[in-house]
Formats: sequence, structure tokens, C-alpha cells
Amino acid sequence: MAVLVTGGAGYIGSHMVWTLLDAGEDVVVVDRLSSGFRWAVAPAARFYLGDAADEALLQKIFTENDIEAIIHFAGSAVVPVSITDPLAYYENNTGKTRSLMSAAVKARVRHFVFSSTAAVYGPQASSEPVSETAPLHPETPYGYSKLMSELMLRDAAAAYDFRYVALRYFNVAGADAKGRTGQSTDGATHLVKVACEAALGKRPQVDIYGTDYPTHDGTGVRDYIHVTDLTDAHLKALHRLRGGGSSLVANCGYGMGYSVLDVLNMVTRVHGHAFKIRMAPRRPGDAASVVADSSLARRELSWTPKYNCMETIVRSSLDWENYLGQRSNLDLESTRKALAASF
Ligand SMILES: NC(=O)c1ccc[n+]([C@@H]2O[C@H](COP(=O)([O-])OP(=O)(O)OC[C@H]3O[C@@H](n4cnc5c(N)ncnc54)[C@H](O)[C@@H]3O)[C@@H](O)[C@H]2O)c1
Ligand SMILES: O=c1ccn([C@@H]2O[C@H](COP(=O)(O)OP(=O)(O)O[C@H]3O[C@H](CO)[C@@H](O)[C@H](O)[C@H]3O)[C@@H](O)[C@H]2O)c(=O)[nH]1
Repeated sequence: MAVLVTGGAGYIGSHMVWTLLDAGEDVVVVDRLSSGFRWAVAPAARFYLGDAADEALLQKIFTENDIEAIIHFAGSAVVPVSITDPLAYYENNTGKTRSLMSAAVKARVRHFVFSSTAAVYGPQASSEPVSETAPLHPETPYGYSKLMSELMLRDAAAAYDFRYVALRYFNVAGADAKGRTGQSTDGATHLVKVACEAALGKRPQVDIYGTDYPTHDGTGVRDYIHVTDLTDAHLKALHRLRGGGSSLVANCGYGMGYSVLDVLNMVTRVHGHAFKIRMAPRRPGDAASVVADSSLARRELSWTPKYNCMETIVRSSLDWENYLGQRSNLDLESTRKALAASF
């Protein structure tokens, strides 16, 4: 029996593949490499290049492998782009999730774990910490594209022999403790990645988007979760579904809020050198503070985070950024091309 990981060449998906392999699972990946990298996929996983909604490709994957569960990461994840190009987000995040679910139901794949997001709550999430029963008012097409997928999962589970766990991620950061993978996307917008790049001289500075929020220092507060704790929650979700547990929607965060300045100070401290910081206006769609009530995931999934420490998150991110810097762009590019040519 194998687990199909869609988007397994991306940031979170590539960590999921290692978490599954470390747990002795048989892993199959499908990824179209729009933002992921072939070299990021652990060699022991079987890789299919293509779209996670391509019916013929999925049919081939289901025929060639005994897929028992799907963990679905493939999607578009840059929130501001979802505002300028909403239809692309509804297509890739909602329409293609529907196609994948339909193929799963037809092939009798009964277990599905889905990448959802804290963005489903919207800006009123400021009354912290936010639990799963909070009103769902996404501020962006990205949040709606994920919420609509959650609703499809709910209805599919009511109608078919199909169960799911949707995990609403808060701010994912950090890299594999063994240095096997990390966040490699060019032009990333996530704060921890941006700050690590600036610390290592890959960017001229970090802009702080808003200094007048009603938070302890005026900058935005978020709940940063280490990517390996997140993938461990997915593994626990898989165990729940296999054990006959009911479908579940649960937050994944630590319940600890850090401001932008807190994060930048930690990067400076761990790195050992200051880097340039610039005050900038608020970014559209940003909430003042978003912190998880994660008691449901801890209870229902028996999930106990192991890396819930900002210093650990930042250290692993800096280690990965250093590693990327040591491998020249040429090296990464030629690895990528050579692998792509082999398909
Ligand atoms: N990073 C975060 O903070 C965060 C927070 C909440 C939710 N999420 C969700 O988690 C998932 C993974 O995010 P990530 O940060 O790893 O992003 P990522 O861009 O690094 O990974 C996405 C992967 O999916 C692939 N992909 C995209 N569309 C595809 C398609 N139609 N078919 C096949 N492959 C496709 C990309 O090539 C990439 O490898 C996304 O669904 C995202 O919305 C991320
Ligand atoms: O260069 C930067 C980048 C970010 N920020 C601030 O840092 C905080 C975190 O921003 P970012 O890392 O971009 O994450 P979010 O906008 O909070 O969104 C993330 O977290 C959401 C869940 O809460 C996910 O759904 C999204 O995919 C993911 O991008 C916010 O206050 C931003 O305004 C800056 O000040 N400067």
C-alpha cells in the first residue's frame, strides 16, 4: 500500500515525503514542478511529472501503485497573487482539488489529507487564539479557494465511502533537521525565508509591512509552526483515518504569537550580524494578529509538537539558506535540467 503525495516537490510536500519514508511508508509523488523542484523529492519516492488533476495520469498512478491514501499539497500559495489573478487560484486550488477527489472516489481511495489554511478565518481572527468554530470569512481569493475545497470534502465524505482530515496551517517555517530539504522557492514572500535571505546578503533588506497594528510592538503577529511538526500532524491524520477515525478539520499552529520584529530580532541573534530593515506601509489583506488554538489537533490526532521554539525554526531556516547558497545557481539549474530531461 502506498501514499500519494501531490505537490511532493514543493516546500511542505518534500518534507512530508521524508516524514513518510522515515516512518517506513511507501511513497508516490505527483508534481508538475511549477514551483517545486525534482531534486527536492527524496530518491526513494516514485515520482510522476504532471498535473495532480490529470485524469489519465492519475489513472496510470492508481494502476501502477496500490494507493491507499492521498495527501494533497499541490496548489498555488502566494496570497497577494490570488488577489490579482483570482481565477487562476480557483482553478488550481479548487477546480483541481475537485478533479483529484473525483478520481480518488472512482478509484476507491478512501483517505484524503488536505492542506488548508488559517486564511479561511479572515482578519477577524485577531480575537486570539482562533479555534475551528470561529466564523469563516476569508479576506482573499486564496482563503476562499481553500474554504471551497473544505466544503467539497465535507460533502463528499457525507455522500461516498470517503473520509478526510483538513489541516488549517498557520505560518509554516523552518527546514528539515537533517538538512535533507527546505524552502527553496525563488522570490519567496514568507517572512522567515525573506529575513534569512536578507541576513545572508541575498536581498538588500526586509520591509516591515505595517508598524501601527494593535500588537505589542505595532508589527503583525503570527503563529509560526515548524514544517516537520506540521508534516508529523499529517502522518497522525493518516493514522487516524486508517484507524477508522471520523473526518476532521483542525488547526495546526502552536498557540504562540511572534511579531515581525520578534522574528527579525531572532534571525539577527542566531545569524550574529545585523541586516537592513525598512519600515513600509501595511500589506493589503494582512490581519494584525493570527494565533491558533491547536487543542483540537493535539487531542484528536495525539499530536505533540517537538520543534515549537522560534530559535529552532530560525536556525534550521538559516542552515538551509546557507546550504542553498553553497550550491551555485548553476549547480541547482543543471541538476533540475538533467532530471527534467530524463522524463
Ligand atoms: N507555506 C505556507 O505557509 C502554507 C500555509 C497554509 C497552507 N499552505 C498550503 O500548503 C500547500 C503546499 O504549500 P508550499 O508552501 O509547500 O508551496 P510550494 O509552492 O512550495 O509547493 C506546491 C507544490 O505543488 C506543485 N503544484 C502546484 N500546482 C500543481 C498541480 N496542479 N499539479 C501538480 N503539482 C502542482 C508545485 O510544483 C509545488 O511543488 C499548498 O496547497 C498551500 O496552499 C501553505
Ligand atoms: O517581507 C515581509 C513579509 C512578511 N511580513 C509580515 O510578516 C507576517 C507574516 O507574513 P507572511 O510570512 O507573508 O505570511 P502570511 O501573510 O501570514 O501568510 C502565511 O500564512 C497563512 C496562514 O496564516 C497561509 O495561508 C499563507 O499561505 C502563508 O503565506 C505578516 O504580518 C506580514 O505583513 C513583513 O513584514 N515583511
